[in-house]
Amino acid sequence: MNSPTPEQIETLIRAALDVRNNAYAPFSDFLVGAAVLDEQGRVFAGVNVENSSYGLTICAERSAAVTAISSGSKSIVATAVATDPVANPCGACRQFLYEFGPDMAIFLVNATTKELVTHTTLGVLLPGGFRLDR
Ligand SMILES: O=c1ccn([C@H]2C[C@H](O)[C@@H](CO)O2)c(=O)[nH]1
Ligand SMILES: [Zn+2]
Repeated sequence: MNSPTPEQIETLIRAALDVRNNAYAPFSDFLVGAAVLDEQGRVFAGVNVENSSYGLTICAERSAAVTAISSGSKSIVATAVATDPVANPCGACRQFLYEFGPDMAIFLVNATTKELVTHTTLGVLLPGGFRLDR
């Protein structure tokens, strides 16, 4: 599977918007929902999970990717992220996602207006990412 269909993109965005309600972000109050589309057309969602020991916080993008890989996904073809305001994935998430789809599509959505604000790729956000042969 290469580029997602418009219907798959809609489903992915809806999943990111819906899961954001489960974000655990009592310290930053910045709620993030993410959803990934795998090579089999399956969608997995995740949220940011903060911790009283702040540095242990897990981003939504990595939560979603970990759930996908744990469920048998072999690669990720697209990721949607829902926040208000719209925000780019952090550097750690870019590198983490790069492992599973160095040129995956990235959709950034405003969680309040539901508007798709940015459609880009991981190759644009992380040129020259690090990956070992496997
Ligand atoms: O790529 C990112 C960057 C930040 N956050 C979360 C972590 C923290 O809970 C909150 C503020 O940084 O946003 C994500 O979920 N994804
Ligand atoms: Zn991150």
